[in-house]
Amino acid sequence: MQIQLVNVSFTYSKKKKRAASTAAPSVLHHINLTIQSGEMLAIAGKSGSGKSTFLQLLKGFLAPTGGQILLDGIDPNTSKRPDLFDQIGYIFQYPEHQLFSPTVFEDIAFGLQSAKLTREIKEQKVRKAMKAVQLDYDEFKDRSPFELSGGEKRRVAIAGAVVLEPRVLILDEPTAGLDLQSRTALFDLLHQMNEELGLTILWVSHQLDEIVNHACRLLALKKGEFIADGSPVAILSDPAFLNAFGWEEPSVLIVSRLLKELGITSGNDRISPEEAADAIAAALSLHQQQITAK
Ligand SMILES: Nc1ncnc2c1ncn2[C@@H]1O[C@H](COP(=O)(O)OP(=O)(O)OP(=O)(O)O)[C@@H](O)[C@H]1O
Repeated sequence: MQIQLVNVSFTYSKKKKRAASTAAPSVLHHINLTIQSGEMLAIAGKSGSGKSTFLQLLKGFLAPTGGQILLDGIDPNTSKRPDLFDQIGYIFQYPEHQLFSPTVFEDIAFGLQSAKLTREIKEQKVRKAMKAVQLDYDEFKDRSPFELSGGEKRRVAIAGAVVLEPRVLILDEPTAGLDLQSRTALFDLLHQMNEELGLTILWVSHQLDEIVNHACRLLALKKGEFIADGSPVAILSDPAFLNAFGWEEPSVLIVSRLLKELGITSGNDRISPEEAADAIAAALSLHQQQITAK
């Protein structure tokens, strides 16, 4: 699905009447951008910059107060095609807080209720969604979602969105509160769904290393405007950009720069500190052998 924003602005309406001179401030201003099918796109920006508001506009929870959002060229807000928003899955921050059914199966199947499917078809769909998030059907289907680990709960919540077969998945800080192992596992999963199901994946992140490692494109939001849009490596190694946000260079880029300065080419901007340590140790050992040979 192609998502296009044409001159999109958004202002939250105020309940109380306000004087003309104190009109509600605009949260997003004149945004123009296109998201192509299959992108892995991260959105970053300080607290209050408008990230969640932007995501909610894409999902149709909010409608633009100016401009248009087009899904495959159609404006769902004005064309009587709000069903187009159903093709976008939305995963809130800490989605496990919204799990409520007694079993994993019922939780994942919840969104299918209105479709009046047979038990058999429902089961097929739940199986497929659980496979996509790598939860074994027989092992987990009857378990209570409340007794799972944090990473497993999050997988159940993602399966609840995936079961509706969306073409786009939006996640608001998907790795918040997860340990390193669960974060890595979650991104393995997102990459797999991106590749195998062709899902477009958009997520909000405050983790710059995560963005460099996993996003193909970064949108950086400042006070309601996207001030950078492009390669995460290029954007996050630009000192002027980092200064403007008060951000530190991501450690993964520092490591790659250090290797280049030492003349150790890894051929990879996304090398981990552990891989870098191995590369440096190997280079030092080679250097030592050369000295001994002389
Ligand atoms: N329901 C609302 N009514 C009025 N103003 C709102 C509402 N929700 C958000 N805002 C305001 O809109 C601006 C953008 O908020 P938003 O939640 O989109 O930012 P954010 O970048 O997602 O922040 P965070 O990283 O803290 O979640 C903020 O100034 C916020 O106070």
